[in-house]
Amino acid sequence: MNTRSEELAPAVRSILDAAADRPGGDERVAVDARSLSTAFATAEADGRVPVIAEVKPTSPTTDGARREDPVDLAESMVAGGAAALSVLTEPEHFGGSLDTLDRVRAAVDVPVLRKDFLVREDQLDAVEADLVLLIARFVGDDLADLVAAARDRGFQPLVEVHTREELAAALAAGAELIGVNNRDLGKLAVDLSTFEAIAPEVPDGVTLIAESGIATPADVQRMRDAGADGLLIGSAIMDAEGTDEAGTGGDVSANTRRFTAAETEEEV
Ligand SMILES: O=P(O)(O)OC[C@@H](O)[C@@H](O)c1c[nH]c2ccccc12
Repeated sequence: MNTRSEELAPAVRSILDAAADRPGGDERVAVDARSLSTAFATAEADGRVPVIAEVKPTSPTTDGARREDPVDLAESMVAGGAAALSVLTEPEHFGGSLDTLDRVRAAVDVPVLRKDFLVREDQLDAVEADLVLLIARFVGDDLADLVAAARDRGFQPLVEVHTREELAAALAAGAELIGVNNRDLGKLAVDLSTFEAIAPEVPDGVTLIAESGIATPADVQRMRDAGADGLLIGSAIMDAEGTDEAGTGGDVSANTRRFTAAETEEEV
């Protein structure tokens, strides 16, 4: 791996150490995946911005945690027009679980992305999902093998990049779905110009997703103008701000609608 510890925020180092130890599945999964590109096309046809809404109960950059049933949150996101969902399965730093992903996927009919820090092939077998995230920075030279291993099981691999070098590695690995993470996992700082700098290098034919730091409808417009086919939005939808002691926060359905309707309505 090309992850020297001094380059990473301590929270990320701790996430990676935990990820390396996490067991995989005993049996190889075979997934009948719901297509992300079909879901995006359906959203576009109905005038919705294609948004992957993320069920992220907490994170190293979030204050507090939402304690509602993630299935309720997921259903609210779909009601708010989300084309697809992302579900954190990382247990120690993001409040995720494999069981949550299973239950969410059973409750909705949109594609569901497994969001985790997978570093080995057997970890793909821990749970079924329509898409799996592979983070170029963390899998290094194993990227092409993991992309192939994910496809062999029926998953659509989404390869996350943050630099031009990682984009080149993703393309060399045959990635067809690429996410540009605006958050630098070294410093955990967000900068939307990351997507703008990398997007022009991405060939047509790749489905390109802007990830992280999208907080307003103007940010949606900015990422769409720069070439985003879809957007991955977590914190601004989960919005734990104002969350009470029971962990009940803002209206997730309305929060989602604010982004999916960003190109058709004035902000409310
Ligand atoms: O909450 P935000 O800023 O809208 O970001 C969502 C998503 O992009 C972010 O959670 C994320 C991007 N890549 C990741 C890898 C692992 C865990 C989480 C992530």
